[in-house]
Amino acid sequence: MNYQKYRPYKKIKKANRRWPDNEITKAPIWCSVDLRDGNQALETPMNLEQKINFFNYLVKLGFKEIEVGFPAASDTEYTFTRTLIDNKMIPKDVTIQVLTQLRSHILERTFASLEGVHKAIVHLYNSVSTIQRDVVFRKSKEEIKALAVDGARQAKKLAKKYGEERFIFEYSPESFPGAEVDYVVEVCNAVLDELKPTSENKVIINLPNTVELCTANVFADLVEYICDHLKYRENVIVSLHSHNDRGTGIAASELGLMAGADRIEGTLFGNGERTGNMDIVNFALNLLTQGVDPQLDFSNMDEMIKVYEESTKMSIHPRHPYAGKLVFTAFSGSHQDAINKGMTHMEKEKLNYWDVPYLPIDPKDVGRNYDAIIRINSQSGKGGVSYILKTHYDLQLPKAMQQDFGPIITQISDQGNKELTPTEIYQAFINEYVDIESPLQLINYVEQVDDDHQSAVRANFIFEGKKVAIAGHGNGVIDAFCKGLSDLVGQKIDIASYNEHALENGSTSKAITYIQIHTEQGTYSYGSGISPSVTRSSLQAIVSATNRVLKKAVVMQ
Ligand SMILES: CC(=O)SCCNC(=O)CCNC(=O)[C@H](O)C(C)(C)COP(=O)(O)OP(=O)(O)OC[C@H]1O[C@@H](n2cnc3c(N)ncnc32)[C@H](O)[C@@H]1OP(=O)(O)O
Ligand SMILES: CC(C)C(=O)C(=O)O
Repeated sequence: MNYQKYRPYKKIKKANRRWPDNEITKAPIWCSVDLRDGNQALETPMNLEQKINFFNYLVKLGFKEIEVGFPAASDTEYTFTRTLIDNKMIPKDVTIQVLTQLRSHILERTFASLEGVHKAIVHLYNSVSTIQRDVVFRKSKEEIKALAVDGARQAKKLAKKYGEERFIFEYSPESFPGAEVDYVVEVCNAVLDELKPTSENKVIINLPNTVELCTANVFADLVEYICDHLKYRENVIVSLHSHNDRGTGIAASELGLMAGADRIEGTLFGNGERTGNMDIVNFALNLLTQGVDPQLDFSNMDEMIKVYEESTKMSIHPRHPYAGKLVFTAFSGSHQDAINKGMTHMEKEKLNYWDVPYLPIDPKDVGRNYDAIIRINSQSGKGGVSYILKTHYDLQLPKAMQQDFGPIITQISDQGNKELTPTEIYQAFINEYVDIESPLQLINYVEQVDDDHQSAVRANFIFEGKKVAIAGHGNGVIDAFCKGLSDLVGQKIDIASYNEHALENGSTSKAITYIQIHTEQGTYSYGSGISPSVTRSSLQAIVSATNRVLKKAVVMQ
């Protein structure tokens, strides 16, 4: 690849940077630019109805500042702004924002669109980057500064005409990382001199990372430097507007906030020009995971995705942070094992904080459930398989049996080259272990307890098509049954482990028993039985385990 074609970003020399030690302890002022920057990047911009629906939804999510469009761009944009104002659709605590170039006719049309608004942010911008100064505007540094100052002056004049108290100004030195940082400061300060911010009427200086040119730490250096050199700093709200060209838009905004910014512009799921704007959902949920109130309600992720997809005609990637349909799912064995143990630990210890391996956030906090946390394919292990059996079917397999069953599932999935559903896993478990009736089928049994507390058991079977009976005597019903069975199959059968629990299934309660037998030939085998009677479930489990040994012996012959 022709890397010689590109030049490295020239970073500023900065001493004593403070931002690396700062922490984000509260949510910034958020501003959604979905209806402007997001909208201008769509193949088909939203129509009036879509914009109204999206606006109402942003209000519902808790946004207090919403850039609603570029009113001078088109009739739809102008009419939308007028519709919001004329129909009193803007809640008292919400401020709309509109973007405008610094050209007379565009400024005039922008203010006309805002007539009668109770409060609006008028967002002025012009590019200050060297390439745009030279190629797009063909103006010198002084001329570009004059363009910004003249535009601000005209905007101020128009604000007077439409009611000064109704307007807040925002100025963006667009593409500022592509300009000399001292020049950026110079232009911003000249605009501030013109707009004269006060404590009652602060001005927003928005620092747009219009195209990401550098790493997020270098961007943070720029933000800290500018914050340190802005005039009227106490009356200036420093805002960031990051794009995602290098894939680090969120990091740039986070570090920029640590470097002194107060406000963040972005869009839901990062829609916007090229690789998109900074994703506000992602940023806000990053805050949530640090115990910081994001001040936005993103608790219904699926509803948010629906509104987003309907409005933008785009879809959410399955791996999109916090939102994708696979982000809370583990297929791989060691992840499943850790999640399973973590979830059990949280429940058992009744922890009041979230601490589950591989899950930085509780899926329930964004309206998802635990159903898809663990999905099973050939990369999965016993932990995941037993999690599925436990959560979907209330089966609590003993550890050694999990070990026995895990490879069976891996083999089925691997051979079929597919994911297995909970039903398929359950069916595989039943087929492999539960109430196995071939070659031995238990018909019935009776138990008698002697005066010396010893049990005598008689049982009838069908074995290889014939009725057979057994009788055994021992220390309890299981011991007696095993003795009788040992005589029938011609080898000694002992119980190696025994587990049992109730199964709640609708109104009928049954017991499941998991038994591991040990034969005198050294074979270990698991079997299970399900029955309303605990004793019957145990005997069926022994028969199941024995049948598995007998079947394998037949196969091996
Ligand atoms: C980084 C961003 O996202 S900025 C926002 C971008 N969004 C949009 O552009 C969407 C809305 N825009 C539009 O609908 C149109 O561009 C309009 C209505 C604003 C202007 O349309 P037109 O005048 O027909 O065309 P166009 O945008 O190409 O105008 C470019 C001219 O404006 C100048 N210009 C560009 N930005 C600015 C600015 N912020 N302030 C003053 N002049 C500007 C250019 O230098 C160029 O001047 P020239 O004609 O002398 O060469
Ligand atoms: C107008 C500015 C804020 C912008 O959209 C950008 O620079 O990306």
